Amino acid sequence: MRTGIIGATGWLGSALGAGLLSRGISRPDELVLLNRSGPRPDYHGYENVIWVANAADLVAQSEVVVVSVRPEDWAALKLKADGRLIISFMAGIDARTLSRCRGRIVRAMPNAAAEIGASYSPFWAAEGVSEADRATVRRLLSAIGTTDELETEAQIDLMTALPGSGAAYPAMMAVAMAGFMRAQGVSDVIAWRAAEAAVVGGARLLEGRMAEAPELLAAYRGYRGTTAAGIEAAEAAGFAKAVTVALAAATDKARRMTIDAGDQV
Ligand SMILES: NC(=O)C1=CN([C@@H]2O[C@H](COP(=O)(O)OP(=O)(O)OC[C@H]3O[C@@H](n4cnc5c(N)ncnc54)[C@H](OP(=O)(O)O)[C@@H]3O)[C@@H](O)[C@H]2O)C=CC1
Ligand SMILES: O=C(O)[C@@H]1CCC=N1
Repeated sequence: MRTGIIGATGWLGSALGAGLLSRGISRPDELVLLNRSGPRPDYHGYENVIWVANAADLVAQSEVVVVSVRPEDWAALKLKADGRLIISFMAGIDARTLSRCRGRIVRAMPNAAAEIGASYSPFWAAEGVSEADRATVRRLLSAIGTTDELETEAQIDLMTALPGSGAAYPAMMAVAMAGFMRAQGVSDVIAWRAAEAAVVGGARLLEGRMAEAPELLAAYRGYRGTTAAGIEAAEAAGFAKAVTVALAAATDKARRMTIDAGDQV
């Protein structure tokens, strides 16, 4: 099956292309690639992928079209994709807007961990998407990690805010943590290592059992020691509130983006 990727050299499009090739989900001659800056002589170590010059060529040669351009670049694409399965990675561009390309619409929300095959990429399928299409979506998304089907399109905006944010909030935590260490006179190298221990090493303990986070916190609190003192101070300073406000702002931005992207009804 030929899969077209519009935005094949971008952060997500490139990760998808790499995953499809390295996991053997697509052969190189089954990948039809489009970007703005033109063909690359080497695409993740493969030469015989198919580069096209415009969206019409890509649609003509693809059964499935993945749209992975930034939302503000969607309108200029003027995509026409009659009868094709369209998988949009774009934040904020809703199915009503996407459906003007006349394809069967799926919206998926991967994250930057696609780069290491660890994206959680939930998807939502609009009317007219068949069971066979859903199987195709699952197979393609398996190239970059795991997926679930969502019940409503509105949940895509929520997924944009949370898993879509990828490493953003861990990075914020790391910057604040390392900043504290440096302010106390710890060297840069050790400060970043200390932050990595907490953000990455600590998070690994929860991998695959995130629903146990409340119990883990209770265990730390139970010590009535240093971490409990830190947890209480963070809560008093509005830690949970800051996270909630951040996710609400990101969700709200996603809801407003179709208009921001210049889509005039
Ligand atoms: N990055 C992330 O963590 C996440 C991103 N998303 C969504 O995924 C989409 C892609 O994001 P991301 O990969 O970060 O973006 P990038 O800016 O990294 O990549 C955009 C890609 O689109 C190409 N492009 C832009 N305009 C056109 C055009 N008119 N025709 C053909 N190709 C074009 C660019 O080409 P060129 O390289 O030649 O400039 C580039 O390959 C966005 O809509 C975003 O909302 C969703 C979840 C997470
Ligand atoms: O920040 C953004 O707009 C994109 C979409 C979700 C994650 N990154």
